[in-house]
Amino acid sequence: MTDLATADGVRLSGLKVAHGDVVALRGVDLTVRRGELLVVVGPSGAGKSTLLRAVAGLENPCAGTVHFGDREVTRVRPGERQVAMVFQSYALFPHLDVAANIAFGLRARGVRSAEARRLAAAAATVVGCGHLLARRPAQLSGGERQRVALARALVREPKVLLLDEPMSQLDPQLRVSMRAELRALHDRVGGTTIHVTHDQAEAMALADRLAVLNDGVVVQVGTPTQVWGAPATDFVARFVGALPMNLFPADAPWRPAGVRPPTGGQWGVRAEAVGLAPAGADDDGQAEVVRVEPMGADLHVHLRVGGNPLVARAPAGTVDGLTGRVTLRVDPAAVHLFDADGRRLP
Ligand SMILES: Nc1ncnc2c1ncn2[C@@H]1O[C@H](COP(=O)(O)OP(=O)(O)OP(=O)(O)O)[C@@H](O)[C@H]1O
Repeated sequence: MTDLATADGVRLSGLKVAHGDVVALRGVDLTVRRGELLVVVGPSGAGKSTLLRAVAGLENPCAGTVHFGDREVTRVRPGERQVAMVFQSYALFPHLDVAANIAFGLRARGVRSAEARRLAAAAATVVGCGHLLARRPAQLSGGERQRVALARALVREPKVLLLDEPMSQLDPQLRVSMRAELRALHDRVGGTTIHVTHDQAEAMALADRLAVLNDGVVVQVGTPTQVWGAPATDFVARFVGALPMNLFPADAPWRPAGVRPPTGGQWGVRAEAVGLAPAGADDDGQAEVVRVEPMGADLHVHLRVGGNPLVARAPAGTVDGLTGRVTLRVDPAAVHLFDADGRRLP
């Protein structure tokens, strides 16, 4: 299995990739540390798959470089990069059994049949599908197929493991348990992993660090806590988190006392930091409850204040019976400020 002795860090510098007229990556700078699990998030079309494919050697960059450790691999062919990629579709061979699917890449590299089967069985055991070696893909559940695809990637002892939405086909409960297993597997085998996902909870739960990609550019890199707690731009503030940050233009009719957004800029507050209380007679922080969504442990309370929408997140039971008008309580220390270009102010 991959371990830190063989894993490489990855460094992308000024990487540009175009698909014909469409520029998918516009100068990406990104360092993935050796042994790190980095999760790439971003909206559809941001360039996430293109970034993974460029690391794998499946794209031909028009500018910039890719390094694995100290070695530049920008023009190195995919087969010589020692990367393994798990695709959304898993891309298993339907006519081969699990053992042969996992061993396929080894056989293609000239590893003898008995040795390839032994290594395949060992990799299958690591990801928890050692009992499925004789089955065909059609006889496996979605979660089992995902394990086989992972085993097939790991058996090649990649220097870098690339995961392109590997859990998107699983149902929500299975995703939660598989993501915990994936994290445990990463911690056990080490290795450098770049994981792409659309799932915010998966990204936050799995990542050592998050990289937020928008329109072909990395806009922020940091731990999930850093990115959620101090988004670098208004885009990141809206994009990262189970709920988008509430953002208001600087000239919105209401803002918490003491908050001074820059001209043309915005102020923002997370739904978790909006407190609700029964409406007081002379309170200027009055909002109208539009809709309450019960989410189990939490409530999402949709409001309007001074014509602007706002969502508050409150533990179930704490705001029962709140309808009509309520008073907002926002601690100025929980307010984020963004300038007219959307950049965070300290
Ligand atoms: N083979 C291709 N030919 C032309 N344009 C492409 C090709 N592949 C990707 N693109 C374009 O490049 C941009 C980035 O695509 P990419 O698949 O990397 O985005 P993504 O962030 O992975 O999106 P998604 O989350 O929807 O999978 C998009 O505008 C897409 O339409």
